[in-house]
Amino acid sequence: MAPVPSLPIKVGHIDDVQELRKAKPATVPERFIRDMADRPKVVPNLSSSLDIPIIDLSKLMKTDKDEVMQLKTACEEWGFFQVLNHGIDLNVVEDIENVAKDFFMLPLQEKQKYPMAPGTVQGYGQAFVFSENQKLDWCNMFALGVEPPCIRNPKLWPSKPVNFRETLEIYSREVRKLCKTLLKYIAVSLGLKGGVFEEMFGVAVQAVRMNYYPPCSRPDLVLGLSPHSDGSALTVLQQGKDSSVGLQILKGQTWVPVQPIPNALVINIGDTLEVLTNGKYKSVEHRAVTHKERDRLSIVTFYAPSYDIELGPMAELVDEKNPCRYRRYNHGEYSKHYVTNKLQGKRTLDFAKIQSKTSN
Ligand SMILES: COC(=O)C(/C=C/C1=C(C)CCCC1(C)C)=C/O[C@H]1C=C(C)C(=O)O1
Ligand SMILES: O=C(O)CCC(=O)C(=O)O
Ligand SMILES: [Fe+2]
Repeated sequence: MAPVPSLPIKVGHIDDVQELRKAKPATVPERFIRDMADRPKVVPNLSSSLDIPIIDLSKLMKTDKDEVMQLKTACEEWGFFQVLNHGIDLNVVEDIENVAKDFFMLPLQEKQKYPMAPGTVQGYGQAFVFSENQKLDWCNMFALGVEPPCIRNPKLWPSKPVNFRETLEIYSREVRKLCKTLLKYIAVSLGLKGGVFEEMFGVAVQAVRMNYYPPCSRPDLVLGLSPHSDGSALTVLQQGKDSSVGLQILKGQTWVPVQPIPNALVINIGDTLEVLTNGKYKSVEHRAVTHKERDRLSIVTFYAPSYDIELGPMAELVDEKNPCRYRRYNHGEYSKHYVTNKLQGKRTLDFAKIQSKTSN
């Protein structure tokens, strides 16, 4: 089942942040200004001892036991890691970044030929806005369903830049292979058969979202992207080469910045893997912050089971010590739930949680 909004919704006027930046107003419009508690702390960008783990895929592919252990620890303790030697040709990585940048640099009128209708998630605009009083992210998004073909909306695939479509096809094919490979080793790290997710997922759903965050005169007041966990099984995130450090993940009570590593891709566990692993591997809340002088580009691929798949915690990961924490549901239903709610930390996953008797 493809996720579609059912009710007409009123979202009010949504400023395009690149246009706002060009106009250089003295103040940031009220709708972007976060409540005190939600504002990011602007700290100098120093590398810290709290850096997300790095996994070398070329070692994993030789089933190097240490690397599989590192992967297990990364998934259990962080839900995020950076992957090196991911096997995607660096020209492909560079090309997608260039077409994404070229797209965002087009005149607004051209980009608006591919509008994201209110309450939907494909096209150019701001996703996850459902009311007139909702705070807005300092971000322009361009999102497309890629696989299977039935989730594509060909009218939203842009004709400019001319090489956009071909480049996205090539990139998506490579990222799909990477997701399958990573899921194989994630299964191995859980003591499961390598092909278990691939067999379960059917024809996996794959979508891409390009996020562009222009500089913001008051990065202390706004968020680039609201805190959320991804609804996918796995997410592959490419950070633009000269982009500002903007991605932050919530570790305990601390927002930890993800320091870009040249030629690495950021991988994170989505809600779907959290459910399948009965919470052994958790999706982790993350957000993006903005920068006073520098812009940021991220290219994000969501990889998830087919919409018709019924899923719940895998029997192998449920026992007396690890009682079943999530109910069974249809993934299409979860997708619909995900895209018809605002980004709200990990709250979206309450959809699947079995409330324990002791929790309040
Ligand atoms: C922050 O998350 C998203 O923007 C997002 C959206 C994905 C989608 C599209 C851009 C178009 C096709 C449908 C789809 C919902 C996949 C996240 O995707 C996650 C959320 C779910 C659920 C999922 O399967 O991927
Ligand atoms: O720009 C980023 O790094 C965050 C992107 C992200 O989390 C998303 O698109 O889901
Ligand atoms: Fe995300």
